[in-house]
Amino acid sequence: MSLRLGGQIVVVASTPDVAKEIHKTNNRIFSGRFLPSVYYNVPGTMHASLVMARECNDTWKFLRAIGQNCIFSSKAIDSAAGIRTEKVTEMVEFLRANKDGKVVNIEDLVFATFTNIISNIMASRNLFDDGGESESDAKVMRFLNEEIIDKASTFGLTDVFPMLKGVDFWSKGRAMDMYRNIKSTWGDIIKERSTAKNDNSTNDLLDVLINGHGFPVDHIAILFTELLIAGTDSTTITAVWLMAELIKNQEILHQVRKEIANKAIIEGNKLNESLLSECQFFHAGIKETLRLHIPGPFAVPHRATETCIVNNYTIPKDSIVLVNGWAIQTDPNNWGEDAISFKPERFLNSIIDSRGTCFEYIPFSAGSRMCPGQNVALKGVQLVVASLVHYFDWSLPYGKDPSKLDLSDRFGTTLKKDKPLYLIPRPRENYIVG
Ligand code: HEM
Repeated sequence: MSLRLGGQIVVVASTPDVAKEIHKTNNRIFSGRFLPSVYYNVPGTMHASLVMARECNDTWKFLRAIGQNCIFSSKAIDSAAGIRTEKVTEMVEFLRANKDGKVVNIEDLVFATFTNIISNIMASRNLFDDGGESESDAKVMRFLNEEIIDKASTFGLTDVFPMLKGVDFWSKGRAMDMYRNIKSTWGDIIKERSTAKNDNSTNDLLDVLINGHGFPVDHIAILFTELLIAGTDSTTITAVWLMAELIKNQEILHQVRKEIANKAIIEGNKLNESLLSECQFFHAGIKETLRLHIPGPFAVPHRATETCIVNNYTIPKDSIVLVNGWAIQTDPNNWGEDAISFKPERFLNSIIDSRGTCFEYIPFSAGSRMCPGQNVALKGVQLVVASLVHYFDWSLPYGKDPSKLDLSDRFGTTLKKDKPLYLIPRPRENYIVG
């Protein structure tokens, strides 16, 4: 399907075959990124953007390589095990100390946890201290993330009518607002580290950027903002959907708990992250969540860097190219008549995975711009949700029947649960934390 918005052509691919043409056969051509005019106008994006890099040029390669070393590689993921365990233990302790029998907004809770995991990996700092409850932190940060995602994905007038570029004060104004917000989140943290003596070096990503490569403050702030949003938004959405599906489907929840108790619990009733990899049914549940509730229904918009013919259809240079992962992953032609049911068992003994070669299942996309944070995300979601279901029983407010939980979604740049997931925890008596 294609449509024209003013002077801009938008092409949408909605089948696995066309997704393969875009992400594999013509990967190089379609590996450009479409940059809305607002984001383009934020100072520094040309030098420090990874997620929004306009093409796979040397800067993009360099930033992906640094990310690979410090965050995405198996080695980096293993060395961050201590951070994940510490932050998830803090989350569990926060719930036990403050929330027994009280209503919890699951999105705020898991967002604060994922944010602290990523901010510690990047800069050895917590951004939140209270389960994401206070006005001054999680909600503000969440709002900031949403504002940036919204601004960076909204079409401005000059995106549709490029000839208006010279008089586009609207995009420039919004870009400067975004720039101020980005700097207010990261500026002080980066400056504090830049002026600190080298002898208490922490060897995190911030150190590598400052001491290893002499990155300026503005560029680090942009890169950190992109990584923080990429690393927290989709993981939060996935953990919320998984919790919602488990609460609604109590039999599946029971099976997941049993598997975790049998395979991943060590002395003192402690959950062991590395043993969680043996919980195949639980993993199938995460995969099924990413299928049915793909966090980025159209991924992040791509751009044709040259004119290209796909399936006898000419896609002109600079067209926006969207792959509709949501349509592909819920199409009965690809997934059978029960495509819109939550059935983790469909992934048991299945060879379908999200490594970018099975084009009917692309939650992390495919090709050169495929998500490099897939394993970081899976480790995080698995530990956070396993801890929530292992250490606590959960009920709905006002004694509502879990099977009646409303799972409507809100379709946009991301695919979120329409209504917040409010749940009440009770510590499980047989599973006292450490
Ligand atoms: C469930 C969680 C996640 C999902 C579903 C997800 C999905 C995606 C998708 C669909 C893209 C766009 C790919 C494309 O343009 O074709 C992407 C890009 C990206 N993601 Fe993720 N992601 C997740 C978690 C993470 C995490 C935890 C990190 C980092 C810690 C991360 C870092 C990135 C980066 C840096 C990019 C940009 C890659 C580039 O443009 O070269 N993501 N992700």
